[in-house]
Amino acid sequence: MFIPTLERQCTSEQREKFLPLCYDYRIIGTYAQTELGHGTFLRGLETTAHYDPNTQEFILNSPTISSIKWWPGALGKTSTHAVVLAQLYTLGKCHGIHPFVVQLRSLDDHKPLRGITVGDIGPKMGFGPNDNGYLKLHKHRIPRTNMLMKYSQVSPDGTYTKPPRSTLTYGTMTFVRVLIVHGSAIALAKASTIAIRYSAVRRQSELRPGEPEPQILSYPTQQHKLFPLLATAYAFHFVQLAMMKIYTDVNDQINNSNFSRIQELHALSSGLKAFTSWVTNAGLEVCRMSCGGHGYSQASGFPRLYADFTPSCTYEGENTVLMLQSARYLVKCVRDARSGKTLPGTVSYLSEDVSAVHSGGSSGRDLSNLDFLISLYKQRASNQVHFASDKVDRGISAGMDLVGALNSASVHLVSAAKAHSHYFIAKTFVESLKLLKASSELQNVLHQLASVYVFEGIAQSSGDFIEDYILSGSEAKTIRQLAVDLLPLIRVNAVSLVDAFSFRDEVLQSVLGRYDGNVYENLFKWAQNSPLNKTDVHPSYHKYLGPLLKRNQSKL
Ligand SMILES: CCCCCCCC/C=C\CCCCCCCC(=O)SCCNC(=O)CCNC(=O)[C@H](O)C(C)(C)COP(=O)(O)OP(=O)(O)OC[C@H]1O[C@@H](n2cnc3c(N)ncnc32)[C@H](O)[C@@H]1OP(=O)(O)O
Ligand SMILES: Cc1cc2nc3c(=O)[nH]c(=O)nc-3n(C[C@H](O)[C@H](O)[C@H](O)COP(=O)(O)OP(=O)(O)OC[C@H]3O[C@@H](n4cnc5c(N)ncnc54)[C@H](O)[C@@H]3O)c2cc1C
Repeated sequence: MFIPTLERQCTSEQREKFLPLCYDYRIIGTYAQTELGHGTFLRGLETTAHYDPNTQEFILNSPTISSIKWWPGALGKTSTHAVVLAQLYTLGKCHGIHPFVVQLRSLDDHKPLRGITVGDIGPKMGFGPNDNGYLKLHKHRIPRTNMLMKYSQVSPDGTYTKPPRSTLTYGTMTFVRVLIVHGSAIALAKASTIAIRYSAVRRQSELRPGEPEPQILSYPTQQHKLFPLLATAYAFHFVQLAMMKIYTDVNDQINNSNFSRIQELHALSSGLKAFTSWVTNAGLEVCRMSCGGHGYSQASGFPRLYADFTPSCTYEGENTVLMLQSARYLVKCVRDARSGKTLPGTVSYLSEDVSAVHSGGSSGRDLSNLDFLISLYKQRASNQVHFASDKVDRGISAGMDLVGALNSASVHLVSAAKAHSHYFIAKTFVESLKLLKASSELQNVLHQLASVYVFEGIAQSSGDFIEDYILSGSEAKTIRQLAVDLLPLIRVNAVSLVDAFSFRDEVLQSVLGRYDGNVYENLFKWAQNSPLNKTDVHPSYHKYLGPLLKRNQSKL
């Protein structure tokens, strides 16, 4: 995050000064924004940067215990520099959060500089090798030119020039949220690879006396656990491609001072980061548990995969908060549509009247047609967004201010943002396959994946579709059955579909997911390396177990 922030927020002179140092690994940096007392509420950050026109320096301080920077990756022991987000004060006025480059450690002996106290925040659930750290600043001075001044400036006499958009400071977070969508796709693909390969190797239970124990991948319940998640990994692959394309297009516009789509990008990236990381987080656990006891071993790769992925739901914007950000924009779009404004691409459906198109219950609708089902996802999203938006309007009519009305409707706003994200993902998956240049056999297999993703997505949220009369109960039941009917067809290609991710064994880090499937020999070999097996009789025997047993034996 250090380098992307410099790339996006530096003037050209600052780029020339800082970026070569980063690219050549002459300095190592981190992004120090979060504090002990604030992670989500950026305007509440307390670190200060007071401008001293006499020396043309900023004086940085952590004025309170809650202002200590806390969590930034590699801050504790590794980084020599940081981008520090602080409240800018100049000529006695506060101008809000701005980014500053701060050297933390000497480039000679790596010791912290004067006014800098840094350290590791202690063991975490995962990311063991990463020294997430703390930073306490005490009257630490940096040159004026260390404030990143692409968008806002402080002149030598302390005069402040404000940015064209205050939220341009938040740009790096949007970029990393887009990366996390990719991270979700990768993590779920890894978990699917491990679980499906192992399920093809593992044989368990005798269905009928005398018959060989079947591969657990043959059980419909195992397929129902794993194949929708495999399809989701493919869906997220195509979504992260689409998301990155939108990000790149909007970022190019921003670089040409066209800020018209910055809100749409923020809302989409927030919703997709939250949606994909939540779904992946839950999916990793389903994959682990589908591997039985061996899934719980470190040898499976699941414990580390989960412990390292799960903070994706928290960092870079806590998921609930990001869903609310997305929903806030959707409410704004409903208002804009009602006042006749044209809505941008990813939200244009909110100005369509989707309610009349598909009233549930009419017979003869082709419930296996993906284009038709995507129109139902659209209707569900539109209904939920309008419902939540009407709740906000009713709150305001009842005398609340906008913030109060948004807060009181926030549970429904999160549901609406989830439905919006789900519609975008399902639509993107189906549309991406149409554009794919692939053999008819491959198209057929991928169509099976898209179908099980779309069917299962409705089955798992059928209440949404039935409550709004988008589907009748019997239609929902039919779609649920369509998903189950697809499972044996996907079974045929399941191992090939995970092999297609082509994770090397060294990357997958899983004995269960080995490409050669030679699990048992390698589990036994892996166990030999357990530290406890260094000696046949563990030293603790002589201190504890031995005396205990001997004492009790003497009583016999
Ligand atoms: C190559 C492939 C690789 C694949 C593999 C990769 C895998 C992994 C990838 C990567 C590794 C990950 C490593 C990262 C580790 C963690 C890093 C960190 O955690 S860094 C800290 C993150 N911290 C947050 O995210 C704070 C969250 N809080 C906020 O953003 C704000 O406080 C927020 C949005 C919650 C509230 O902002 P307000 O206090 O200014 O208030 P309001 O009124 O809500 O916003 C004002 C206006 O600004 C807009 N806005 C807010 N944020 C925006 C943004 N980012 N862009 C554009 N507009 C934004 C809003 O839409 C609103 O607009 P209107 O007034 O309605 O028009
Ligand atoms: C592994 C890891 C790495 C990290 N790396 C970095 C880094 O490199 N740099 C950095 O600056 N930070 C980093 N962070 C910090 C991270 O960005 C924050 O933890 C994150 O932004 C969430 O903020 P918080 O911890 O204050 O949670 P809080 O915001 O306190 O969230 C706690 C609860 O409050 C709820 N909540 C908060 N606000 C609202 C609201 N407005 N409406 C409804 N509910 C709300 C949330 O939904 C959540 O349930 C990292 C964190 C982790 C775990």
